[in-house]
Amino acid sequence: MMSREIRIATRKSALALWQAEYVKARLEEAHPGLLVSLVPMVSRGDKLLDAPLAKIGGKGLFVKELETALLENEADIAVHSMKDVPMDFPEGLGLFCICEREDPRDAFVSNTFASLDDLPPGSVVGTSSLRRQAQLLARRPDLKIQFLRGNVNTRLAKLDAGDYDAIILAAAGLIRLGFEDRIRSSISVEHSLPAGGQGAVGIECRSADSAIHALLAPLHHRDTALRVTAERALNKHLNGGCQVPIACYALLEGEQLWLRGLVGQPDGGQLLRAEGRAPVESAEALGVQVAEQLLAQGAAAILKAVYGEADPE
Ligand SMILES: NCc1[nH]cc(CCC(=O)O)c1CC(=O)O
Repeated sequence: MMSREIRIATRKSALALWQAEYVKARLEEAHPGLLVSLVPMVSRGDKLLDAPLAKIGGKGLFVKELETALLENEADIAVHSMKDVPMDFPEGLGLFCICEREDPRDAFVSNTFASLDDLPPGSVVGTSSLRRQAQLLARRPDLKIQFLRGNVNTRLAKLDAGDYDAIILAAAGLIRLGFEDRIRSSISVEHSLPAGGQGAVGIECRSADSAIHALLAPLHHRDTALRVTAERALNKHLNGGCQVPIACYALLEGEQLWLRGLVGQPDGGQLLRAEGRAPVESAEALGVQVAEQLLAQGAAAILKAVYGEADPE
């Protein structure tokens, strides 16, 4: 028997609400007559918007409250940015749908300059992502990286207030919120390898809720799911939390996955890179294999130094 109603747990940020509305619209389109409602809630990550993520520590900063709502049957599905979803799920919950990926790249946003290469020496760039910082500084050691957190709208407002010469954001968030015209240039994945899952929206629900799984099936995008599976396996093998200098990006070449991974020192002094190819059936093994190559080059020491500075709980 099909459920007749689906309640979507979502954070209240503009991007989270956009993604929840997107899933709602797609569910209604796939299942005429289905009732879909939103259950907005505040996550711990949202309450701590002023602290550097690496210092807050703790995985799943943006998803725990939503998962509690699922477990207590106050909502049926939770919509997440895959980039923010931890590797492991609480007992009874799982990820049952990954939607088609938006542009996975990082975007260069500035009111003055057209691209990274245009920035004069010593320019101030806003980002709080160690992954972006490491790759930026490796290419441009002269740049000054300045702390920047908050929702997409807040970050754009801080740029407009004149605090930065440029900021780096995920292209996907800007595009979804209608700010595509703020992107001065998209940074190639060769220059800024994205975070695992960047640009993809995933749906979590109760593992036993087969009626909900059936309703979600039309929203699932196989190619995106295979790519994100390989990326997440790499993150998991490196024990990557939500804020570490780890990047990974998978592409499909026919029925073969090509996965690139990177671990960088936050100051850009060292960037470790590895890559591999495997048939789609081996997506997870590929993630582990590329992670192993990074470990063999010394990734553990870099990550340990970063975790050592963090102050979880
Ligand atoms: N960490 C916050 C976050 N989570 C997902 C996105 C962008 C959208 C996406 O990657 O799907 C962002 C903002 C950003 O990194 O600029």
